[in-house]
Amino acid sequence: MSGTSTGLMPPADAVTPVRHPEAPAPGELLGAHYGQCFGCGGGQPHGLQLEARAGDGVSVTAEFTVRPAHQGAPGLAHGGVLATALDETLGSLNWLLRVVSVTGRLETDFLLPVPVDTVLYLEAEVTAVAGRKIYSTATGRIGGPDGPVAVRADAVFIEVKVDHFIENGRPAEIRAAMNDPDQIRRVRAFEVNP
Ligand SMILES: CCCCCCCCCC(=O)SCCNC(=O)CCNC(=O)[C@H](O)C(C)(C)COP(=O)(O)OP(=O)(O)OC[C@H]1O[C@@H](n2cnc3c(N)ncnc32)[C@H](O)[C@@H]1OP(=O)(O)O
Repeated sequence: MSGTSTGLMPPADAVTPVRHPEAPAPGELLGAHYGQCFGCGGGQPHGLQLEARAGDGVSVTAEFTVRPAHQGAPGLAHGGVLATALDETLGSLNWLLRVVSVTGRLETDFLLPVPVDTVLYLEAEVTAVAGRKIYSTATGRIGGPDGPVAVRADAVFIEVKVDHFIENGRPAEIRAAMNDPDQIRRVRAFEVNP
């Protein structure tokens, strides 16, 4: 069953997540964290170009339209693409906590097939925080924001420093990102985190 793996269960000392006081207001479009991100970047023609908005508390909503480039079986979304949509939506929760974190574990349930041209309505929220571990959950609905759940996921994200990307990313892309004033502005949004 989903959500029951040991790695996805918050430990006894986990605390309730706290929305950062300078988090974007509910309803605010969060924008891409990186223009070349396959999940949210505008610079990836076949990417998901997922648009996420801040929700209440430590939550986000997002929409992603399945396009022909995202097929697995004829006329149906590839499961890995749907997992990417969930992962990206969960990653957007970083803006609400104002913490930089990366996916450590992502467990996905595929409940309904998702045809091409479908809009996937996603919601994600942080459920608990324990040290660097951020526990979260997400759903993707079809047919409307209140439609049936087609995919869902539980995840643990691990807080990292910005250096995680600088030390591990390919140098050419790191250099380009560090020369991009928009990218620097987005990263600085996290540096004010106490
Ligand atoms: C600027 C905004 C950027 C937003 C990006 C969002 C994009 C969308 C989300 C993604 O797709 S991110 C890309 C996919 N993920 C990765 O590339 C991560 C690759 N993995 C790593 O780099 C490291 O394994 C990781 C940073 C996650 C952890 O390595 P560390 O050496 O920093 O952690 P460490 O081993 O010290 O563990 C710290 C805690 O996390 C726990 N932990 C680590 N990996 C875990 C895991 N996989 N599952 C569950 N827990 C995990 C670990 O047990 C420990 O718990 P305790 O504090 O209780 O001891």
